[in-house]
Amino acid sequence: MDPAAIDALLRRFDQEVPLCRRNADIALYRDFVARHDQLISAPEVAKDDGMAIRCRQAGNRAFSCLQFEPALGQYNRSICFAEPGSEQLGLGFGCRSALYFELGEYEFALYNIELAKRHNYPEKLLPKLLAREANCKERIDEGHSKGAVPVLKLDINVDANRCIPILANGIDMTQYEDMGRGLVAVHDFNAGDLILNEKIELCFGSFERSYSNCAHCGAEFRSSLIPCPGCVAFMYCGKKCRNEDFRTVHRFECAVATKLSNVTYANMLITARLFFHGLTTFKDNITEYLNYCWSYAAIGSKPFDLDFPNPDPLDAFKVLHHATPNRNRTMEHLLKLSVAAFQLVFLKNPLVASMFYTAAHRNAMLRCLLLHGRVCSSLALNQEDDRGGWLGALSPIATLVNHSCDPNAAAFVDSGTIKIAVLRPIQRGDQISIAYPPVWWNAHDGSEQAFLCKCAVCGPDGAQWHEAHQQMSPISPEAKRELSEKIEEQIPLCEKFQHMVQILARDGHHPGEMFGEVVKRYHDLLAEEVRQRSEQSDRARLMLRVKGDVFGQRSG
Ligand SMILES: C[S@@+](CC[C@H](N)C(=O)[O-])C[C@H]1O[C@@H](n2cnc3c(N)ncnc32)[C@H](O)[C@@H]1O
Repeated sequence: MDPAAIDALLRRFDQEVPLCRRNADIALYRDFVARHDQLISAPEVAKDDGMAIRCRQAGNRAFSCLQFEPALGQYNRSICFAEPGSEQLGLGFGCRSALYFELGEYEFALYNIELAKRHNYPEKLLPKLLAREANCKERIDEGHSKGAVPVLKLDINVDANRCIPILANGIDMTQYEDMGRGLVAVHDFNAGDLILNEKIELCFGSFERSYSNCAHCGAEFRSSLIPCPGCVAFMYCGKKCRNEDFRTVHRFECAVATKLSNVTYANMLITARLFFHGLTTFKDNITEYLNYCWSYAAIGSKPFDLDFPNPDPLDAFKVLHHATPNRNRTMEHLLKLSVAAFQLVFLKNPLVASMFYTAAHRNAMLRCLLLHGRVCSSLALNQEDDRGGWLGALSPIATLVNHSCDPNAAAFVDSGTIKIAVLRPIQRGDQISIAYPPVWWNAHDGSEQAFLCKCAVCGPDGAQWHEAHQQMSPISPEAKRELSEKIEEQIPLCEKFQHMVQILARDGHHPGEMFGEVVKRYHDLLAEEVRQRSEQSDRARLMLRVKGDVFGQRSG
């Protein structure tokens, strides 16, 4: 994979195309990309046992130096590169089980032992694997599990909306003059309220996440990822996600996965994913689909009218398609180049080429891809991680939430869902806001975003916000006493910070520095709680598969 290919294409564009022709019609970009096919068209990297062995050996070296994260990454790569039916697959799973055993993750180790046994693990090494299996069971029996009791998933913890059970009651969609659609509170909410728990409609992680996240639900699920049998860049948390992804989108990507990774910036592939996801919802009827996309571009939609909790995929697609996107000049240039490169690459897939075989279809495909690119760069909720990867997710309600540098809520992508939790008290009439990149009160000129930020900190009323911030009075003695009592209390840390936010807010301490610090810490603790719960239910889920015949049906 060569992510530098798209950079080379951009540089060549700058050299060859005069500045004044930037943002010309997409046809110019298409012709430019076609002339420079050689810059981006690398041969497809196929499954390769030799590569699987090298990755596994690199994983073993990292493991022996106790570098578990890099070791896991290499083992996952090894599993993804192993040729179907080869013993390299079993060996990769076996190594992953050894790593989890070392980490005291006995359920994850057991699950990988099971995968190894089912995927040609070599006979001669089997006694070692079986000994590890016995050890895992013994450790679990001795009470060394990190927690595999099924946990209640974090869910709406206030009254739910009767028609939209994934959303709290008392939240409406409204139109804001300078931000477009947004969510507004119809009654008060408090810190700790979980107000949205929505299934992700579509997601894509950047290729840095290929070996750590499920390509379908986005869950960070490194313990049990299974490979796509056809390519070396997509892995899944189980057969269910793998099959669903292939049916809806991946059948278009699989044959050109390497080329796609060469032309994908950050999480931009979500653009093409939305296009092909839409095509699937239109049952592959190209003419109907292209006509629809074209006729209904940028028409306001009504996400609240969907039939929740499981809206019809076609209706959900239409809602996502009907957004009014941003038109940021710099982004538009990058988008046009990416979209033209995507089209060129996708048409190298015989399936796509045979479906879009007329010049008119191809032209309409290009323009629809651009349309979807604009929608995605406006709507997708992006989560960046400290390993340099990105995860972008789309769903009808969560993508309505606007950004603020002084957010009152936070969104968490969690195993195929987007959850929104309230960070500080929200009063009736307040807009519900999250921080897209985690910023806290650091007003900026909007340059980091595709739009000019008009939030309470940066927007036209910013002066008022800053004045209030400057003139914050000291914390009252009563609030001080309450805070110190709270600090002493023996309750979970996350709950403690939730109470502290409430005390400070009641004391009128927003937007004081201390308030900001406490909210930020509360946000981080909540994120950690979401992660831990997710891990615990993964353990429970995998144990169920190991124990029951469910294994044969649902896992790889
Ligand atoms: C995830 S969508 C939110 C829903 C969007 N308002 C709509 O009508 O579809 C993100 C887009 O909303 C707008 N937006 C969100 N927060 C904003 C802010 N603080 N200032 C200006 N525009 C904002 C931008 O156009 C941004 O690309």
